Amino acid sequence: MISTLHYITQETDKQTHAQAAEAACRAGADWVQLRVKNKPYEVWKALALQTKSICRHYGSTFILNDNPALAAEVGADGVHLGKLEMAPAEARKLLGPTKIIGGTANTFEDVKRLLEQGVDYVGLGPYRFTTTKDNLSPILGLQGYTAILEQCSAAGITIPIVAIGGITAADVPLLLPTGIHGIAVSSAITLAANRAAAISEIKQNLQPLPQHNL
Ligand SMILES: Cc1ncc(COP(=O)(O)OP(=O)(O)O)c(N)n1
Ligand SMILES: Cc1ncsc1CCOP(=O)(O)O
Ligand SMILES: [Mg+2]
Repeated sequence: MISTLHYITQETDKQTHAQAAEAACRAGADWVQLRVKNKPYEVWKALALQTKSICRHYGSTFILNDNPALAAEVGADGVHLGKLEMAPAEARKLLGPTKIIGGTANTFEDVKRLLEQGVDYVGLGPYRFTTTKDNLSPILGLQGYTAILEQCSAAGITIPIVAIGGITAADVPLLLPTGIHGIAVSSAITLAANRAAAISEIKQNLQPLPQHNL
């Protein structure tokens, strides 16, 4: 089951990636993606092992960003792959049928390609500008999500699509009706004064609206 809220780790001057993961799990995150950039392999691996044990302790799913070989080595639950990383079909051969593989899409064509490559979910973005990621693809905005999710629906594509990029709790009521499965969030949780309150508000807003009889 793909969570509707993916927490993406972020290092700050106060905490390591693993400490950020721990704080998020303690605050209610049930899905953590360890997103380490520009660190030596041994440091990356140590952070992955720490984050895995934190996720096991809290019963959260542990996804490693970018590196399928390291995901296999540390026993992560899965991997998230962008356009610059190993192709999902190749990662599937390495990781086997039970591991979770996510892929990044910026367009409807990307979603179709990822589906053919056998991913379990799609991270579609960016929703808006964010400083968390360098070299952002063009901003999709609400219009972009509406158009791409409409194309998915018309094509009978039902793979879980997770929105990403500068997303806050306040965006969720606007994004949810486009048909997204959930959201991936880093700053709005990592930098929140109260992470538990931030996660609780996001989860509340992710609840599907009740169906009203006309
Ligand atoms: C859930 C989710 N969606 C998209 C991304 C972005 O992946 P990528 O395009 O490879 O960029 P980096 O995160 O590696 O900088 C993601 N990480 N997670
Ligand atoms: C990894 C990634 N891919 C597209 S935007 C983004 C950053 C998400 O972090 P934030 O929620 O802080 O914008
Ligand atoms: Mg990547």
